[in-house]
Amino acid sequence: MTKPVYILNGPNLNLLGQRQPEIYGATTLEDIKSLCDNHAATLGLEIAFHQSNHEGVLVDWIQEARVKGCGIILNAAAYTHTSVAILDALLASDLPIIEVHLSNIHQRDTFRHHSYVSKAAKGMICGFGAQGYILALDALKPLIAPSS
Ligand SMILES: O=C(O)[C@@H]1C=C(O)[C@@H](O)[C@H](O)C1
Repeated sequence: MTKPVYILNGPNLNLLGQRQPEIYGATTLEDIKSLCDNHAATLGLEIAFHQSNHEGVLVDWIQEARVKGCGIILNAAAYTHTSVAILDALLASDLPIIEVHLSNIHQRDTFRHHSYVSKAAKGMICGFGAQGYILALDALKPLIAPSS
């Protein structure tokens, strides 16, 4: 039984498709999950896909991934720019971590240019919308320990 890739999504991403589609796209989170499921299967990977509006719930999933997962793909959404708690949970893990953002955060408000998550991530993919999650799976695959 291979351990899954934890794909974790932060606050307001449950509103994708309705929320500022000019910035975040028209693809719903449910559709993104389906895209990830299908692409992960082509890579021989399974996923555990979650979303929460609550910082501590995201911390709990990161801690769960540390034991039960083989890697983390994280779009922490607004918590990207504020959460030391999420950063500390990521730093407590030895798993490979890929940071994802639907939008290009470096083209946006200045407060969105800083990411705490980046201090723990192998790399970041931003600005490619839903495709960013597919790119993150491709980037993560070679980083996953063979024993996972
Ligand atoms: O582009 C994204 O996926 C990120 C999503 C959010 O909800 C914002 O708070 C971030 O600043 C950007």
